[in-house]
Formats: sequence, C-alpha cells, structure tokens
Amino acid sequence: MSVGILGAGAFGTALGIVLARSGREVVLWAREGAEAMQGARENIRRLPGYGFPDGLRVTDQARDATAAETVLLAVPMQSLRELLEAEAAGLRATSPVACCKGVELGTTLGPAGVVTDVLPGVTPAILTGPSFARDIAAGLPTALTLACGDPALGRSLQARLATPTVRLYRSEDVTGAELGGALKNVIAIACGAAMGAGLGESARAALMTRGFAEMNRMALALGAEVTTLAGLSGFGDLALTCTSEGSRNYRFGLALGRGETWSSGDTVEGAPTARAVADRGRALGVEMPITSAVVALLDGRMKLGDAMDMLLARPLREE
Ligand SMILES: NC(=O)C1=CN([C@@H]2O[C@H](COP(=O)(O)OP(=O)(O)OC[C@H]3O[C@@H](n4cnc5c(N)ncnc54)[C@H](O)[C@@H]3O)[C@@H](O)[C@H]2O)C=CC1
Ligand SMILES: O=C(CO)COP(=O)(O)O
Repeated sequence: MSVGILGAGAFGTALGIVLARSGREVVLWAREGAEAMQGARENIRRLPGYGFPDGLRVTDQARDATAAETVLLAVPMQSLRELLEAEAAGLRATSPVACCKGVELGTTLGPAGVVTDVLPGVTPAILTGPSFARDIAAGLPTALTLACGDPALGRSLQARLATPTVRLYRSEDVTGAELGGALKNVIAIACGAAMGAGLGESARAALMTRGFAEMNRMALALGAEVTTLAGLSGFGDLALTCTSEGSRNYRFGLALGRGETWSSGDTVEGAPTARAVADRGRALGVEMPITSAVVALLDGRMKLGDAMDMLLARPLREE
C-alpha cells in the first residue's frame, strides 16, 4: 500500500513517519531540502528528533507522490491552491485527502472547496482532528476524523490511513469537519491572548465555550451537522488547541496578549482564517464577536483589554 504526501512540513512528515512505521510505502514530497532530508533521515527544520523509518522516502519530484495509491495534501491552507494548480496533472486521477485546517482568503472556501474548484470532478476527503505532529510521530495515541462525501471512498481511505496509534473515525460531513478544524484555530488565538494578558483560566473557559457556540453558528449556517462540531474535528480539536502551548495558534495568541512581537516563521492558520471567516460571517449575517475581536487585535485596531470589554459589554441574553 503506497501513500504519497505533498508537503514536508511538521504534519506531512509526522504522518509519513507513522504510516511508514505501520508498513506503508511512503513517498514524501518536499518542495525544498528533499535531498538533505533524505540524507539526514530526519526533518531537522520542521520536526526535529523523529528519525524516518525505512519505508519513508523523501523526493523532490511531486509526481512520485501523486502516483501513490493514496495522496495526502499537507501544506498550509493559504498555499493549497498554488499546490493544486502546480500539480494538477498528477492530482486529477486521485482522490486527495487534504490535511490543512483553514479557510482561504478571498474565496472563503475550505480545503475541500478549493480542491473541487481547481480540480472539478475530483472527490476530496479531509483528515482533521486533535493531533500535534510530534505526538503522531512519537507514536502516541490519537483519534482523528476522516471526512468524505462518498461513503465507499471514505471507508476505503479510513482503512488505508488508520494505524495502530492513529484511530480514524469516518464522517460524510465534509463541511462540518473542515470548519471545526479551521474555526478552532481562531478561538485558540483568542484563548492564548486572554492567558497572555493574565485574564485567567475562567476567562479562557468562557472564550472556549462561547467560541464553540460561534463555531456552531457559522457551521450550521453553511450546512454542517451539529454532531460533527461536537466530535473530534470540532470540540476535540478546540479542547487541545485552546489549552496547550504545543499549539502554534495558542502560542501566537499568548504573544499577542503579552504584547510581544511574533517573530517565529511558524504556520499560524488562525490568523488568515479569522479574516476570511469574519468576512463570511458578515456576508451571511452570522454573529461572530470573538472572531471579529481577533481580527481587530491582528489589525492593531483594538487592544486586548478593549476587546474583552467589548465582549463583556454585549447585550445580556440566554445561553
Ligand atoms: N503541525 C501540526 O501539529 C498539525 C498541522 N496540521 C495542519 O497541517 C497543515 C500544514 O501544517 P504544518 O505541516 O504544521 O506546517 P509547517 O509550517 O510545518 O510546514 C508547511 C510546509 O508546507 C510547505 N509548503 C508551503 N507551500 C507549499 C507549496 N505551495 N508547495 C509545496 N510545499 C509547500 C513548506 O515548504 C513547509 O514545508 C496546516 O494546515 C496545519 O493546520 C494539522 C494537524 C496538526
Ligand atoms: O491542529 C493542530 C492540533 O490539532 C495543531 O495546532 P497548531 O497549528 O496551532 O500548532
């Protein structure tokens, strides 16, 4: 069984490691540094400390990865379209599984929407849920959602990608699964900011809960099922990302709350997604006060204390 992974960041590399360890033949395509990574048998820049099993080969040829039986797309959300356009020829005959968590700026599409926009006729799937790359690579237990609109394909992908340590639950609600993964990153920034500013754990719990309500409002407006948001891809990932400094989105929020400059080159999916989602919420008439506050913080239009005052001063209402 072969798996091709496009994108050799932390997550693509971790998935490659765990899949190769469980007997899959894995081809990991790295846009840059493939030769060095293959030589070192480690992704020193993005996932240091986790050696590659024998079954994992790094390549600088994307077509080696798109020729595999199962293809994963593991680039940041705002790079997905560029990747799909560049590799369209090889990807047209596949049913790619997108592993990115976010909403595209400009179009406000999620990963599945971008796949079908660039490759009409292709059936996309989504792999999402609570999992830090280093936990996956370390072989720690994780449970994720594999969402695909085609039930037979979803079942097949679930079998092809589950491993003894990565348990996959199936869903046909692609919209719900991808929105859960995208929106929780925005709430994680808000929670990090609150903690960074010293507002306390009770404030964080309030932001997580009201953030979850906001995630549900948006997802339901876009046709998602409420049960999906309550699952791994929504509540599960929200719980992980809003409470752990292992999360880049949460750490980014911490820096914002402390008034520090974020100089890391780490991917922070929640920042562009907050802007995209705020636009979409406005267009749909969906109230998203926490997302709007995150955008105002990012733009420097509001200080954290003012954002919290704004949230606390909203009209009193039923929960
Ligand atoms: N790191 C983690 O723990 C997890 C990450 N994810 C998701 O996986 C996605 C990727 O994140 P990471 O791997 O962590 O990011 P990363 O920042 O570690 O790496 C991103 C990689 O994508 C590559 N890349 C960017 N644009 C590209 C393009 N057009 N063509 C080819 N390669 C390109 C970069 O060279 C880099 O190697 C994100 O959407 C993230 O939310 C999901 C679950 C866990
Ligand atoms: O999505 C993740 C955990 O499920 C990773 O979170 P960060 O992108 O915030 O590091």
